[in-house]
Amino acid sequence: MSSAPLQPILRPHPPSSISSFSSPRRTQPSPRARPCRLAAAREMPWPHVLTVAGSDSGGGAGIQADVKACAALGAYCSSVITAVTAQNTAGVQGVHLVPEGFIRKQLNSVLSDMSVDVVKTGMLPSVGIVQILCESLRKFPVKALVVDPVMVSTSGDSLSDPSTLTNYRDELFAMADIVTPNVKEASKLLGGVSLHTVSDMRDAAASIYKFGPRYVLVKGGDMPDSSEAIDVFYDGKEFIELRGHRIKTCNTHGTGCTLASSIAAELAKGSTMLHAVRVAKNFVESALDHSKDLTIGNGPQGPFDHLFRLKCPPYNIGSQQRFNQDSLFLYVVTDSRMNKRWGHSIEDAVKDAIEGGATIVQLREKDAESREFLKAAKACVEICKSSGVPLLINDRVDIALACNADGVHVGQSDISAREVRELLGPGKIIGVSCKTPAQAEQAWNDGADYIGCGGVFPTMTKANNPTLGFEGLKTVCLASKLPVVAIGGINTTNAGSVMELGIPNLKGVAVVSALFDRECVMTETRNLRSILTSALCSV
Ligand SMILES: Nc1ncnc2c1ncn2[C@@H]1O[C@H](COP(=O)(O)OP(=O)(O)OP(=O)(O)O)[C@@H](O)[C@H]1O
Ligand SMILES: Cc1ncc(CO)c(N)n1
Ligand SMILES: [Mg+2]
Repeated sequence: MSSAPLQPILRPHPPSSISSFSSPRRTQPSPRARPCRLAAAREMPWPHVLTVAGSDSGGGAGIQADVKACAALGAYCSSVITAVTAQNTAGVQGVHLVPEGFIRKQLNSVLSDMSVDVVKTGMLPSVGIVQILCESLRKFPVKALVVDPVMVSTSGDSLSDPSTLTNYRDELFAMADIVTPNVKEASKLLGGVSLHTVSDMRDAAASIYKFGPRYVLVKGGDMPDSSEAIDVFYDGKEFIELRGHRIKTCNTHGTGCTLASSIAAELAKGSTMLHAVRVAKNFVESALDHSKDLTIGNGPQGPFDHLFRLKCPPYNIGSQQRFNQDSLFLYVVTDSRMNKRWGHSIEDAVKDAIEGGATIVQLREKDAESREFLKAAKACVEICKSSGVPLLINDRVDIALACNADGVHVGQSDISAREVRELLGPGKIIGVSCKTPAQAEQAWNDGADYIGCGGVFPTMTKANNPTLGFEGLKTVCLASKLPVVAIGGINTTNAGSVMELGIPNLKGVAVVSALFDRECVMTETRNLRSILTSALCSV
């Protein structure tokens, strides 16, 4: 092992909304500067979470859950292991603490070398470990600290010494950006008060807030049976009840660890706290729903599939990342008639649109022969893959499967999103055109990833398409649990006004003729992209 002196590092952070909750003491640049062979490459803002937690031999909770959750949400995850548990779906059979000196060593190894954005804590089983962590955080400040005060496993086994309670409250909570107790942990932290209702959860959140964290999330996964899983978020002023579907499943082992590390991953990517919590909760809900019928182990509480991979048919493996809503920002839809009019091939049109800044491409070829369409689709898959831009196919699930596209977009008269999901598997992107709140609800229930809503303005591209206007768009967005892309008559003169509506789940605009019924697709796309970016900045 090398014993070279540790070099200090100075790391510029990417601009991010995270500063809205970071404290001055943690935003101070750490007094580190490092020599680096690949300085330019290392400046890339890879989101990085360090988890300080225990290992779960069953693989469902602890460090293992944290690493999988971060991987699923697109953050790098390093790990400092505080304890090794012998654990399975029946409970905890043993706990072996890692010596405190060695925990200090692990913390030093990671924090002195790597650019960690967010530290997430799980099992901190002794007073000494809490103190060592606090010392390390003072020495190596990070952008945010997420504390999941793990004390008891769902099986009822103790995962920390009761004497840590005071340290948690007095030392760690004061440094935390968010603490995420479940109801049992909240009760312990508050001297054993009983929590039975959402109103009790609010009171608990307010009391825990007084220990010093910037935000508190009291998790209601263990609350008595109801159709909803309700968590209470508190920022010191306002309580927000985060309500999700309660998934009927025994596979909930590790939900708490997953939620906290997902929050950490989103913060590392630059989210504000409330947004990070919402994304994390949605992620847990989808993963539980996807893993309802998984059987791993024989005990009462099983793990779930963070990466949505275990049930994938072979043709899906290795093909697709989970859907990133930001890709809806500039959604381009091809049209072969327009391409013909200007003498463009589909491939060239797609290439130019991507060059101009398109963030997702849909091939909508109404009159192409299937064989010709498949050939063009295969070429476009390669073009899109090399630029990291997802490629969707309109209507044609067969073409999407044959060319291994990233997904399919369907209309109200095409086969349903539920059937498309069955055919494509969980890893692909599915979009549905919706004009009403009821259609948006159906798309959500059918397992779609986003909806397209329009026509926002009158359009010649789609005959007999009723115009919804801004009011209709807002109504559908408000009702939709899915992200929305606006479509219909959108061009460089009106796209800004659509984004300036500032509707939170309206993620972008979809355009056809404004780009493809033009001589220079690249220039038009570039113009549109800069208009959208300015509009977004002005909201
Ligand atoms: N059956 C369920 N369906 C949907 N969401 C759930 C379900 N169970 C828990 N959740 C959600 O999972 C998140 C974690 O909460 P939970 O109360 O389960 O944490 P926890 O008890 O610390 O978990 P664990 O200790 O098992 O890791 C919360 O957002 C909660 O609402
Ligand atoms: C190691 C570990 N950390 C956290 C939890 C809580 O789910 C658990 N069961 N095991
Ligand atoms: Mg927990």
